[in-house]
Amino acid sequence: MIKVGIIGGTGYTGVELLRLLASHPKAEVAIITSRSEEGVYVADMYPNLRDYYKDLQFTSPNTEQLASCDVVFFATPHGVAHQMAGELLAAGTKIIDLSADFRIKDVDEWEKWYNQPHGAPDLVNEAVYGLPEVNREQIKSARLIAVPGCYPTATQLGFLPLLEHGIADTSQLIADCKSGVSGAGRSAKIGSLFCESTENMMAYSVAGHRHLPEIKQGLECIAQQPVNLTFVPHLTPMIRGIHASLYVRVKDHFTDLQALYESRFANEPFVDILPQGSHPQTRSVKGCNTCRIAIHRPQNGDLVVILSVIDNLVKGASGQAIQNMNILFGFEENLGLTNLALMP
Ligand SMILES: NC(=O)C1=CN([C@@H]2O[C@H](COP(=O)(O)OP(=O)(O)OC[C@H]3O[C@@H](n4cnc5c(N)ncnc54)[C@H](OP(=O)(O)O)[C@@H]3O)[C@@H](O)[C@H]2O)C=CC1
Ligand SMILES: CC(=O)N[C@@H](CCC(=O)OP(=O)(O)O)C(=O)O
Repeated sequence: MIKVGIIGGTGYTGVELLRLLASHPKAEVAIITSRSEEGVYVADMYPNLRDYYKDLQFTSPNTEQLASCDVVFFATPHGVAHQMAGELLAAGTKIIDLSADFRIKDVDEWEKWYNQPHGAPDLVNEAVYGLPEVNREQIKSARLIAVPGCYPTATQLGFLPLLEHGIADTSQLIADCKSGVSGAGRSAKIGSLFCESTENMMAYSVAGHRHLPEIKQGLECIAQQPVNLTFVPHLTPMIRGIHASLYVRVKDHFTDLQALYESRFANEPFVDILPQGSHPQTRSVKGCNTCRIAIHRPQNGDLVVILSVIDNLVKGASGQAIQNMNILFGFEENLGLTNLALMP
């Protein structure tokens, strides 16, 4: 049994880590932090967890105590892992960071998009980008894992086989993405209020979203060449879910794209290629760690449309973080992640 610490236990990704880890046979949550709810029992704040975390209380973050854990998850806003990662790593604790602190390799680029100085530039190079479908081998021996963002996960998995196979026209990729409101986190922002977000849909950050450099970096790494990407995120009136509609021209008319995708992901436990012509629904992944993908080639032309859906809090954050933990500790990759999606 490994000992787990979670920093940021009162946010959406923190409570999702608790929900998923409750059924994990080889990991036990020993420490969970919150500055605002210090002393409160987890079971009192989250009744859905009452039977599983009877004695667990929120404590304020303390690096010395957290260093007694085998692994610490950061489910915190950006900038927090920068401050605490060095000390934990020095104590031999592994880190799985759900924030964007270590996702972008170019420190200047990170500072530009996150609008603050980078707090731990010396750790950036050793951080492994935790997309198991691309970096499984590096994850096995990592000390510090940067879990991909929600939009970046759905987008990279969707484009992956075409880029690896070298048949995508990388001069113009388009990612038209929709997110549920929980993607914005739990701390109140006007746009997340029920009256503002329900019965409404809107694009945002069209001029440039902070996930743009992360997605671009990931796609370029897969394609091994520069990629031109237009990324348009939208807020949609659902609690969870990311729906990515991806557009790309292909240079080769003869490749069987369905077969290409099915064979690329045949051994991936959390990527499901739907039958030709399918339209994946976000509710088909609600609460589970699966990314479901469908490939379309309208009118048999050279413009391919890939549809990719995930749950932003599971494959887009906490589930993927646990998948990384399983790989890191040599566990079966699906431990704690076998629950099915909720329907309807
Ligand atoms: N929501 C989503 O769908 C996704 C989120 N992410 C990323 O995961 C991270 C967490 O997101 P989310 O759960 O939505 O965020 P929330 O805003 O819902 O929660 C943030 C948590 O961090 C704690 N916290 C805030 N500031 C600090 C600090 N300075 N030191 C220690 N703890 C702190 C808060 O508790 P308290 O203030 O009580 O200490 C709270 O528990 C973010 O970086 C986010 O960008 C990534 C992918 C998807
Ligand atoms: C709907 C919504 O607001 N989504 C968030 C992205 C999700 C997220 O938390 O991304 P990071 O992990 O990279 O911070 C946004 O657009 O900022």
